[in-house]
Amino acid sequence: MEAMKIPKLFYGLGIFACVAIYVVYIKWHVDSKPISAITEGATENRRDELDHPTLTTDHAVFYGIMFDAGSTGTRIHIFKFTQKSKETPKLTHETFKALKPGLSAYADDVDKSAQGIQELLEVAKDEVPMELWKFTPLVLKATAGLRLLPGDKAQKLLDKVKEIFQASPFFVRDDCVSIMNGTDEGISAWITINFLTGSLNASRKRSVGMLDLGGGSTQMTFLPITEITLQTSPAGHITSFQMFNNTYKLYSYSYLGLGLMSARLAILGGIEGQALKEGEELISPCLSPGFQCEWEHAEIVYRIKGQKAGEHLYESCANKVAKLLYKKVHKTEAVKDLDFYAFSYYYDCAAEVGLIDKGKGGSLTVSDFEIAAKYVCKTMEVKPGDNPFLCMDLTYISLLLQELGFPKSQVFQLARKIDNVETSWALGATFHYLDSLHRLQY
Ligand SMILES: O=c1[nH]cnc2c1ncn2[C@@H]1O[C@H](COP(=O)(O)OP(=O)(O)O)[C@@H](O)[C@H]1O
Ligand SMILES: [Ca+2]
Repeated sequence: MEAMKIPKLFYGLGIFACVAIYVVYIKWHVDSKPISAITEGATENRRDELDHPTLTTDHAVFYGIMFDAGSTGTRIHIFKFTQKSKETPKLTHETFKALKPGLSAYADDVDKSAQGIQELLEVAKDEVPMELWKFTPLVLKATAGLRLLPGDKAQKLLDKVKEIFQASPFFVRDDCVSIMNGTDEGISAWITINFLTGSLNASRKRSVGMLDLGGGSTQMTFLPITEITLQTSPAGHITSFQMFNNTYKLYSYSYLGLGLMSARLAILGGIEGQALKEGEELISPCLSPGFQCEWEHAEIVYRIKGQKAGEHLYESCANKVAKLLYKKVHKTEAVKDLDFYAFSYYYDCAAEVGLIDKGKGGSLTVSDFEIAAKYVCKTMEVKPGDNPFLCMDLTYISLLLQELGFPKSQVFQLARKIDNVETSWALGATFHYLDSLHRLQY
């Protein structure tokens, strides 16, 4: 019996080894081959369209590179996808790197912006296999920082980036560098979040809404459940678009100037792009009484100061913020029936006061923001603390959410990443771009 067992074991191991080698061989072959099939005939990378995937094997592997030129920083997202014929693509990996400050900080010295862009491009070269460089679309989309700049200054920055992109080994089209409009920014982030939560492909799973609070602008996007919302929303708030063979009618709106940093300036009484006169200072009811410092925003340094002690900080700050928001935001009750994901500064502020875990995120209500605002403002009546803006920021967030139509009991999910992928508009915008290149077959 014993003598029989050993050869059997060897025989078994032999078969196992053969199967394993075969599987590895097939996987390597399938992973590496389709992209050449996709781009068969596409020997020139300065074309307007990449060819349709003519898949000869099981699935394709391809990459997309998206630069997010935000108002406070520039970030690169390198996405790796696999796609089976006639199926929606699968995201298998994301590489992310962020640099500060944002592109708009180089408005008066455009050449200086090149270094950061080059540095991020190096990350893409490390990440994307060399043989795929010329088939990998490279795109930069700018948001509020560039929207708020005078047109000619913004254009010079975009031209510089385009020059760098065109000299790179990646696939670039004429539209590779642009300022994205706010509605598309919201829609792209909505696509990202619904793709990552699995509700884009599963028609039975309810979609989730999206809230993004950037430095210069803020977006809210959701799929209305009732026709009434579609009919009663103001012009420009409903946009129809196609993705993965479905048509969606989304409520999406971006408020330029209501991002957290722009809102700070407005609450302080300053004007975007305008420096203070000699000896002038901005006095705010949202700062600790008697506190003063210098604050830099969009390349301008402001002298800022708290009011004299006396009034309750939260009440006087909330009054000021309410005045700023008055009639600026469209309130819609439809939001209360949906689950919402919030990110960017919503996340950072909640994490800073310990409402959520800094690394893992979590959930909270509008009330949680309000209670935190009241508590922080109270402590700041006595001393400014580490972050002199915390009372202002939390009060602003709590009132902004209520102005948008959220009841105090509304629960939000706060996530920086889902399945290791950044919650940002970048993934959705990459899908959209690949779609426009006819790269996605489903
Ligand atoms: O991809 C990302 N991952 C993590 N945080 C991000 C990402 N994109 C933006 N943020 C966050 O967004 C906030 C700044 O917004 P941003 O600079 O994009 O302004 P904007 O959207 O108004 O142009 C910061 O809290 C920053 O950490
Ligand atoms: Ca942003």
